[in-house]
Amino acid sequence: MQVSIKSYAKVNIFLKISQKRENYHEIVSRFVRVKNLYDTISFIPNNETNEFNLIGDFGCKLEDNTIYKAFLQLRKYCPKIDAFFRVYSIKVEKNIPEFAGLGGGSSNVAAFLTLANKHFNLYYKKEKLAKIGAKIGADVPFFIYEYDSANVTGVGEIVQEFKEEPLNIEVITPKDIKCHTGKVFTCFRNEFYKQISKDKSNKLLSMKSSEILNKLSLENANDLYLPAVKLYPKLKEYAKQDCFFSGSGSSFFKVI
Ligand SMILES: C[C@@](CO)(OP(=O)(O)O)[C@H](O)COP(=O)(O)OP(=O)(O)OC[C@H]1O[C@@H](n2ccc(N)nc2=O)[C@H](O)[C@@H]1O
Ligand SMILES: Nc1ncnc2c1ncn2[C@@H]1O[C@H](COP(=O)(O)OP(=O)(O)O)[C@@H](O)[C@H]1O
Repeated sequence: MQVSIKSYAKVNIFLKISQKRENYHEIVSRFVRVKNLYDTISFIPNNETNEFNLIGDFGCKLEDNTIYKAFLQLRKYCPKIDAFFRVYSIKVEKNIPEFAGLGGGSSNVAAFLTLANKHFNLYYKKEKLAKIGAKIGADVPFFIYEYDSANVTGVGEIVQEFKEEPLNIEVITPKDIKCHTGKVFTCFRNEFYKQISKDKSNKLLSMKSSEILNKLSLENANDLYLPAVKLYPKLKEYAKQDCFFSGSGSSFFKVI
């Protein structure tokens, strides 16, 4: 029997930094799931390798793949999955571009953990899955909760649903620019560092996404935009009217 799950992309309607936390940065952000952009992850009953087998078009080695890392974490809690994934393969139909600020790697972790939780009847609560996944990527908790729209704070571990009319989002990802999240944060810290005040962040967190996008400019909506442009100047060519910047880039998006 084949089982599958959709693994959606996200965009950050706004993304501000509130403070440093060791090598990381605490963010204040509105995350929105992109309903028309997703990978599909399936467990398929076909594995001739007799070891963990991940099939898909990835730009990294197996050891670096977030799905493999999620498997290693989950195996600590549930050793029986080891035997299962010697008989079954994991197949990923990859549509979310990598290095694109769309959270593809984190989304895949959440989808894998959610599908495994169901398939192996683990009955783990979302809080537990979010904790397991957060060790692998900062955006995993958002994807675990499966909200269409949420306020995300901390380094991504605090997720609160934001109820609003779903937005129709069009994502524009430059084909030739790959933004490295760690480098963009480092450039922000060294050359553009600023912190949003509690008052301003509370105001943004209470506003509808459509209102936020009407009020803020591209630069003001995302603190990582200017450092990303400094590192990857070609990004500017994509900064068209009504477009906003997602995460650490390289994707832009607009509401259609
Ligand atoms: C910026 C955001 C906003 O949604 O999205 P993306 O652009 O990646 O999609 C995320 O916070 C990114 O999350 P994610 O891509 O999972 O980051 P991680 O792999 O955990 O971290 C990569 C590196 O980025 C830096 N980092 C990441 C998150 C954070 N809040 N502060 C940081 O300083 C750290 O140097 C870390 O080593
Ligand atoms: N399952 C996965 N899907 C996408 N990228 C992955 C995955 N596993 C590891 N990566 C690696 O994660 C890095 C980018 O992460 P990704 O989530 O795609 O981008 P971003 O952080 O810009 O949203 C790249 O080095 C990519 O090769």
